[in-house]
Parts: sequence; structure tokens; C-alpha cells
Amino acid sequence: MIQIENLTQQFSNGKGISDVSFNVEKGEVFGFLGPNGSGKSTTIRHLMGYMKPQKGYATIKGLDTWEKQAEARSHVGYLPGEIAFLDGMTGHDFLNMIAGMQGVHNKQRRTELIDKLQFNPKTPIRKMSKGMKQKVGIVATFMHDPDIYILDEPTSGLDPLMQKLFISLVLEEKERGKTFLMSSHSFAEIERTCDRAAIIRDGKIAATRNIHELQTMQRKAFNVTLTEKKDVEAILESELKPEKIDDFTVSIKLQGNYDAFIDTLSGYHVKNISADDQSLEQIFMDYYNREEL
Ligand SMILES: Nc1ncnc2c1ncn2[C@@H]1O[C@H](COP(=O)(O)OP(=O)(O)OP(=O)(O)O)[C@@H](O)[C@H]1O
Repeated sequence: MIQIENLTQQFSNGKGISDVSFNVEKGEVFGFLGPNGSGKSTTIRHLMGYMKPQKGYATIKGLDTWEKQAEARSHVGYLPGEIAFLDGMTGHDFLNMIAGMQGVHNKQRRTELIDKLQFNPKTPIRKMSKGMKQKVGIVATFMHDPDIYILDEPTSGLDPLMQKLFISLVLEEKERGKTFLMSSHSFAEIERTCDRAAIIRDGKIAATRNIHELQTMQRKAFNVTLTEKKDVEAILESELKPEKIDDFTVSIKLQGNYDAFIDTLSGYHVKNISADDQSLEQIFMDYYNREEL
């Protein structure tokens, strides 16, 4: 549905994106992660046909997003990072204007979305909070029922309850076979919605990962407290390769294989065991921080 191949755009200040490549398949939710200024919005702007690539290309449903921008864009619901609202409009006025541009006359889906996101569309936009404006933007993006959603930091400004509601909206649309590309700073959001995610750093793709595979790589860290110092010393020498936390406690990281752990510990007096799941964010950050990437 979305294909990006060696997409390159170097600005005169030396910033930009370089050889960005990835695909998003039909029905897939693809996350696009990266710190501020890493090139997420620049990549997305190419997908919307706002920029001519210096090298490489982007396509939507096989349509080149620069050569066939209007046709490519007609398949997409796009939520920009910052929405440009016109002064003096209410939420309703803005949504009517966008619906006119989208050629949508049926208001049922729009009303359902407004009910779901719980805001008063009669409020003048200049009086709206950042989160409320974001909700208007989300309705505008979803109301024409596009096949593909391209969302630039969709939950920025939303409170945790609304973020949850937004995630459920994405999952409902995914059930209906819709395709998503969304940039985010929020790992929780990516973890709950995405099938795959790419990390971009300094304009280059650092890694593309299957979120479900990352979940199987998730390790557990066990903190084991023993009663005897000599037992701690013995375990530190064992194949479990623990880290010493204090005189009586060691931390042991495991990924699936618990037999050796249980066998080894059975030889000692164990006072307490507590377990922490390594977060997916941590696994991602391990990739993120690896120098060779
Ligand atoms: N038109 C432009 N001219 C010059 N530099 C630009 C232009 N647009 C973006 N940049 C620079 O390119 C880099 C990538 O910017 P981009 O907006 O794509 O990052 P981003 O990942 O979306 O960041 P954020 O999370 O802050 O939105 C930044 O260093 C930015 O300052």
C-alpha cells in the first residue's frame, strides 16, 4: 500500500533524510519512531506529495506521490503534526470545509467520531485547547473513511484517557482492513497498535522491527535475595551470569529458559525472588543506542 525506496532530501543546512526505504502492507499498522528532528515529518511530507525527492521515490497504491499526488492523496487520511486552522471558525465550520474538499456529504461517520472523542464542535477553534484541536483534526482525518491513514504524532496533546480511546479507534479501523503509518514518540502507543516499526535517526533508518518478534525477545529480570553471602559469591560464578545488586541480592536476566535457573537456585537458601518484565521500550532502545546501527 505504501512503498518508500531510497528516499533522499538533503536541505542546504545539511539536515534531511537519506536513503529511507520501507513498505507498509495492506491491513498493517506501521510505526515510525524517532527523536525530534530525525526526519519523520520530512518523510511523511514526501508521502503526501508536498516535496519532490532528490533521489528515490514514494508510492501509495502504486501511484508515485510526486507525479500523481492528487490521485495518491485521495486514498489517504492525513493528520499533520501541526494543523493549520483558519481564524474565526468553529470546529463544525472547519469540518464542513474539509468535508467539502473531500466530497463527503454523509455526516453519520463524522457524528459518530465526535461522540466517541467527546468534544463540542460548536466551540470556536481559537478557544479550543491543544487536545481539543487535535480531536477536530482526528475527526477530519477519519471522517471520509480512507483506505490508508498517515498520522504525524496523532496523540500529541491528548490526555491518557483520550490516547486510549484513540488507540481503540486505530484497532477498530485495522480490523476493517485499513492501513496505517503513524509517527510517534510514545512506545506504549506503538506497542499496543503496531505490527512493525521503523526507527529513524539523523535522517537514516536505524532499524525496522516486527513488534510481535520483539515481544518474544522480551526478557525477565529476576532479583534473587539469598540468606548467605557465600551463596551469593557461588551464584555469581554460575552460568546464569548474574549481576550483583548488593551483598545479598543478584539480578538474573532470562529469556524463556527457566530450567537452569531453577536447578541452580535449588542448591541455596533463597529468601526472596521478584521479577520485572523488560519493557519493549528498553529492547527498542537497545537497538536504538547500538553504535553499529
Ligand atoms: N524545509 C527545511 N529546510 C531546512 N531544514 C529542514 C526543513 N525541513 C526540515 N528540516 C530539518 O530536517 C531535519 C528533520 O526534520 P523533521 O521535521 O523531518 O523531523 P521530525 O523527525 O519530524 O521531528 P519532530 O519530532 O520534531 O517533528 C530537522 O533537523 C529539521 O530542522
